[in-house]
Amino acid sequence: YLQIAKELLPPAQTPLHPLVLGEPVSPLTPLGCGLAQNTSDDFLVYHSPGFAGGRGISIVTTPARIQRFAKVRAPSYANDFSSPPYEERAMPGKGRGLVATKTLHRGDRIFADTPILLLDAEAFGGGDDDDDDDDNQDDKEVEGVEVEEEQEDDMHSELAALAVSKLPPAMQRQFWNLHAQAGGDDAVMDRIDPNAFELQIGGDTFFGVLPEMARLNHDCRPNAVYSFDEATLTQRVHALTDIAPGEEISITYISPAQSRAERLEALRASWGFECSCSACSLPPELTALSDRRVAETDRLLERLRGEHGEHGEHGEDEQKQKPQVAEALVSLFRQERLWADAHEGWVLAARAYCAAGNYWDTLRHAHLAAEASALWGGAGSPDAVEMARLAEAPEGEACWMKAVKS
Ligand SMILES: C[S@@+](CC[C@H](N)C(=O)[O-])C[C@H]1O[C@@H](n2cnc3c(N)ncnc32)[C@H](O)[C@@H]1O
Repeated sequence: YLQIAKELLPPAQTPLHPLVLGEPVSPLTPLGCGLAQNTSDDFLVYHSPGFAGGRGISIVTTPARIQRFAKVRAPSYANDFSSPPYEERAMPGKGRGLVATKTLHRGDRIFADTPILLLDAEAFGGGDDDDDDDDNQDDKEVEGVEVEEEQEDDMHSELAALAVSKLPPAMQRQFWNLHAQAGGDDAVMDRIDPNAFELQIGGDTFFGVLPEMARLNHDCRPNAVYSFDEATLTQRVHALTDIAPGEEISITYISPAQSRAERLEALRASWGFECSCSACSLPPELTALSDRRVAETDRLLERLRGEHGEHGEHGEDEQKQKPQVAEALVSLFRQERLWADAHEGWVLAARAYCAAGNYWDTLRHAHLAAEASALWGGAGSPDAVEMARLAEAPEGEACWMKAVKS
């Protein structure tokens, strides 16, 4: 089934323009695609060596889904590595990592890059683990399904290998330099699995390889956060806290608002390492306090998110209490150094103060929420937009005095 086709477009792909390999392309040229590979299933490798000023990109997806990439343009500021504020170093116990070389302030942009590889999660998700362990399953049938799944995995891994081979040489070198998962027997997937970011594009999940930021190690209390802009295929990394020169820049690989045991288990299961970050290294009595605070943030979030809380389990004073509940939530996030999660605390606090008609507290929290939401989800995210508006003129918003009037 492996038969490399000529640089042809798949049928019914008229909005896309084939790119001739090696043709110089400006950063604003729409992404063109050449069909590199056909297989017995629906997944194809599309590649554009001229994408983003010659950085290139290979995408493994279906002919239907590739249509959404037809209008994608990488911004001209993307993939600028001319004066990075970090250097790569060996980090004891973690492989390589990135260390700040100058003071970074909260909000500073550290990366804005386009992926070099995008793999459709439908083919590479590894999901669909049918639970076949129960009663009298026909063993042969199960075996047959397993063999079929294995063959499919092999085929998809060959597609991934082909996608890599279609990248410009410099990007291929970056790919092969990535950290490889130990003990594997598939050189390509062993590099994709531990390094790919899960990205949402047009409502579907893709795994994206961004080799430069893939050097960022995990910390349960990270000092940087990433967000993906699907319109420009750009993933940005911003400082979440001030970062001193010499300090390692970190992101979180999991949802950090979990107990220590849950975090350790999630990291062990998916990345195979034992986290030794400051939060995971607390003595037991302080770990218990930290776990309790994290559990409390869950309870308070639930309480504050309730649309009709005034009739809920906390009685009719609920609306009046919301500002204090929100303040307690924000305080817990700060104490836990969960700066990315804190964005929702500030959003909920701003809304609660708005409903109570408290102008200055609305303003204070709306400003904090607008910035935090922009770092968390991008400046165009619904929370960031709502909070920027609220910070401008609280009295003009629908929430203003809502709790007082009702
Ligand atoms: C995306 S890579 C990060 C960069 C990697 N350290 C390298 O050398 O290229 C993910 C891998 O880095 C290692 N890693 C990341 N964070 C770590 C941590 N906090 N402790 C130990 N190992 C970590 C694990 O091997 C993990 O699978």
